[in-house]
Amino acid sequence: MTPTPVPHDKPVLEIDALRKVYRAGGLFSGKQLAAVDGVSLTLSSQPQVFSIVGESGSGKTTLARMILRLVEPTSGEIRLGGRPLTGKHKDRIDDFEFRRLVQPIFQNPFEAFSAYLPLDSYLINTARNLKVAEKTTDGADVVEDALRSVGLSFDRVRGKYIRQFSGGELQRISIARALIPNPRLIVADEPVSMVDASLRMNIVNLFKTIKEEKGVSFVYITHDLSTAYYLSDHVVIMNTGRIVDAGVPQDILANPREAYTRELMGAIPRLGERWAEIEQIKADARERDAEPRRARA
Ligand SMILES: Nc1ncnc2c1ncn2[C@@H]1O[C@H](COP(=O)(O)OP(=O)(O)OP(=O)(O)O)[C@@H](O)[C@H]1O
Repeated sequence: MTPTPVPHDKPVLEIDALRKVYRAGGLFSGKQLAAVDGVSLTLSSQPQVFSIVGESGSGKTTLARMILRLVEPTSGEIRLGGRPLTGKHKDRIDDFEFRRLVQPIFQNPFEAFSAYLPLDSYLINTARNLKVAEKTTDGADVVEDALRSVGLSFDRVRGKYIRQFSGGELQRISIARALIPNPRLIVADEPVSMVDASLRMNIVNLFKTIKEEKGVSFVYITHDLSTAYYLSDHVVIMNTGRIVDAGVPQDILANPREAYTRELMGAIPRLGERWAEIEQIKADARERDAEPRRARA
């Protein structure tokens, strides 16, 4: 596969004074709303999970959509590996490069695929369109590798349509789709909020594994401070379009600067319940890993 054209010593993502202003109220109201209001942040070159946490309406999705180039910023800059994503700069990353470097995962996995195309064809088309298939193959090997990374086989998807999968399985397939170009960054907007509660931690754990094994960084957008706490290397808290708190999760929880963060932490007692669930999943995974070794011994 062609190496990604972004230098590995530069920050994966830099955002400077980013703003998005929408017209609020009716067509002639003249009122404006800053959905994102002067956000700056940096993801270093080190693979990491960077969470953006906030209540509904805090501006998380608008920020994610600007990173994904789905929404044009009103002002400010976004750079990927030191190169501009926005504006009219000469060295602006073009759309094709962008799709190889940055991949999205959305809330509703059923909207991520065509309902009329078997999933294997969809995934192979993705590999071909992104020109990541080796010259000698049709892309099936790249797709197989991506599916393996999320614990699925090619046979599981061959000839099947989205209606034949559960939401959790389909979300794993959309993670596999995102992995096809071997991206530097995945932007995941509320990726587990529509997934069955019992499967959420599996998906969250997948992000950790992918970060560690493939060196991919994640921007993880969520209203749920507890999964962000568990998963992240760095957390920012957003309120009314601004970053109001930032740091490593342990510091934010131990020493929240803002009353707003403390409010969000109201959800954290649930973390106590979740730890048992998280520990059980880890123990099950350890046991599964140990099985074949025992069998071989
Ligand atoms: N296209 C738009 N036109 C006008 N206002 C918008 C538009 N998109 C978002 N907004 C407003 O911008 C603010 C931030 O919305 P955004 O969806 O980014 O927040 P959020 O934190 O992701 O919330 P949610 O979790 O509910 O999606 C909200 O007040 C929203 O109503």
